[in-house]
Amino acid sequence: MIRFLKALRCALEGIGYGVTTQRHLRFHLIAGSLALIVGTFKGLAIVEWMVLVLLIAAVIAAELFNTALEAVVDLVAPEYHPLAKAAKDAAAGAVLTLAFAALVIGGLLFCRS
Ligand SMILES: Nc1ncnc2c1ncn2[C@@H]1O[C@H](COP(=O)(O)OP(=O)(O)OP(=O)(O)O)[C@@H](O)[C@H]1O
Repeated sequence: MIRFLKALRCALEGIGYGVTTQRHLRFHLIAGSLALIVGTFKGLAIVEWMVLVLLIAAVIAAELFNTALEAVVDLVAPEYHPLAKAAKDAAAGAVLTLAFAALVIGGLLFCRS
């Protein structure tokens, strides 16, 4: 139980680190919260709620992975390196891909008649 609580604390500290240092993560948190509020007023079905929550969690998790990768890259390659650029750009591209999919699916969920 103590081990679990320690692991939970570390995970929460990781989220806290992301929230305090990454403006993109804060943006996604605000956008996700707004989507939840709009979803409440739209009266989404259970499956639609599942899709929405999964999408929000996926985007936030991707942003946290991006944060982790940035930290590791900065640790091992504080100077300019083309591979450091490739790693960071690819991670940013992954977040962008997921965020774009979330935007499209969110739009479809909220704009349905
Ligand atoms: N060590 C490096 N070597 C080469 N290019 C780098 C390096 N560090 C950052 N870059 C380039 O600068 C871009 C921005 O990197 P940075 O670490 O500032 O992350 P970020 O995308 O600005 O994230 P955030 O603004 O959310 O902190 C990277 O996508 C990459 O193209």
